[in-house]
Amino acid sequence: MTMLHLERIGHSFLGRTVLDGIDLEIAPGELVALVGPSGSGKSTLAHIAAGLVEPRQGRVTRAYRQHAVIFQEPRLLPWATTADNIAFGLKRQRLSRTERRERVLTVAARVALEPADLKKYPAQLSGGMRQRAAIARALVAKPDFLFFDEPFTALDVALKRRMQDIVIDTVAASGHCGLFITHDLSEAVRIAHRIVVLDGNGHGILGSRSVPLVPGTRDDAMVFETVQAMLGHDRLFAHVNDCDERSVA
Ligand SMILES: Nc1ncnc2c1ncn2[C@@H]1O[C@H](COP(=O)(O)OP(=O)(O)OP(=O)(O)O)[C@@H](O)[C@H]1O
Repeated sequence: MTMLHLERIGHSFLGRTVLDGIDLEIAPGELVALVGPSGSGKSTLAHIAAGLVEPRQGRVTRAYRQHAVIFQEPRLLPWATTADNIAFGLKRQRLSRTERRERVLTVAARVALEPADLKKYPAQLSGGMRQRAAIARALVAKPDFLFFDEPFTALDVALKRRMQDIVIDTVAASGHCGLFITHDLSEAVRIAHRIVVLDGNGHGILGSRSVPLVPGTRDDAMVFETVQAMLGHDRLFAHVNDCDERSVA
């Protein structure tokens, strides 16, 4: 069974091909990390998969019930409290005020936000707390598929790890699926079941590698050695750290 199926996806911007002939399947319970050179179209592919962008070619088939997208910027409403921002994820659900409050409190605890934080406005939160609030807003509606578009790029190393642990706990351990865009191979090795590599010249997916062990059981030494082996000996990863010079000012 496939929860997300991308078939022959193609896309271009202003006549320039960004994606061509992309095929990707994500199985139940699978968290897939998508890596590739800067400007290779990772975000565009995630946005197409999530229905935010209509592809020029190809077909997207979704077998899951509901998805949520977590972006690099938390995108919280500045005039609403943290609790109201999280509850925004429930706007399409008919719930009593009590149910709504309980759902917000439960999901806030999962991302380690204190009840006192819920009364604060986004400007009163740290960058990490804002990103946790954004994750809580995504999780509160109980999606069974999560899209992550480089969500932790702007965070410092310690905070990034905490966020990755939340992803592992909430996605991998709960049996849901996800597509996680990142340009950080260590992050991909730490959290994903499988890493898919996108070509930098619009030639589709170069290949994929299953990551040994289960997310949440990999220690730092294993992550480090796996990344070194990928970058040093596996040609699939030869260009993942390249940069598209057209996107550099
Ligand atoms: N709305 C848009 N209009 C025109 N060009 C765009 C648009 N969105 C993306 N592009 C271009 O498409 C290419 C792929 O962009 P995309 O953001 O998908 O790549 P990416 O792999 O996620 O990059 P990065 O790792 O740097 O975030 C880039 O050259 C980018 O400039």
